[in-house]
Amino acid sequence: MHDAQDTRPTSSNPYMSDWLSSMQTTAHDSALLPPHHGDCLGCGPANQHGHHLRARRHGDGVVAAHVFDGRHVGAPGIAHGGAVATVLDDLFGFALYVVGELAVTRKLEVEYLAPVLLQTEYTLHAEMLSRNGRKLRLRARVEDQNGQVVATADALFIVVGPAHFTSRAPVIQARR
Ligand SMILES: CCCCC/C=C\C/C=C\C/C=C\C/C=C\CCCC(=O)SCCNC(=O)CCNC(=O)[C@H](O)C(C)(C)COP(=O)(O)OP(=O)(O)OC[C@H]1O[C@@H](n2cnc3c(N)ncnc32)[C@H](O)[C@@H]1OP(=O)(O)O
Repeated sequence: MHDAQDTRPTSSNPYMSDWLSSMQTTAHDSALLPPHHGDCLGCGPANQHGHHLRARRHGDGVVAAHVFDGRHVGAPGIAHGGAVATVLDDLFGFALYVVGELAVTRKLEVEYLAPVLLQTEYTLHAEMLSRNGRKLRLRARVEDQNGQVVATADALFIVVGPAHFTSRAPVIQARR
């Protein structure tokens, strides 16, 4: 049974309250969207091992400028594919601010078209393609400075209710 209709209060989880209130802001195109929370691997400013992704709303989607560094190395000089997937998954998390739904990744497919180089700025875009009930189809791309697409991602996100997160809150707090 899913929890998409669960409307129980979320005050027990401070991350949840922040996230939901952020969703209700009507951010204009140039405004930075807030991180999912401080420790988020993709975007949390307090996570020393994280990617510190910063994204903005862009039309019906989101855009980010991103540089992978030595912490994310796979083959020498090239970002690890898992690191690229992490950033793309998190970018989809930012796109949810625009979509206006709580949802989680059910399926993530990444196509690596060309090496993603370290210490090189890329532009990342993501948007929702379609919605069918709780199923959200999203697409993202990574472009180099010449506009060449070096990676794409297609994802299926499933809309969930707040309980999906509140029921795991002790796990989040226990490791802090
Ligand atoms: C992302 C926003 C988070 C906001 C959180 C707010 C506060 C919390 C604080 C911080 C959060 C921090 C960071 C998160 C931010 C961004 C990170 C990026 C996103 C992630 O990193 S997120 C983590 C990884 N993620 C998971 O941890 C999910 C694990 N998973 C599950 O928890 C369940 O799996 C669930 C709930 C997803 C679904 O479970 P379920 O039981 O409710 O639903 P079910 O299985 O029935 O599928 C429903 C419909 O999808 C169809 N369907 C399924 N698979 C399909 C396929 N492959 N192809 C085509 N259709 C498919 C079915 O056929 C059915 O279709 P239909 O409705 O038509 O019957």
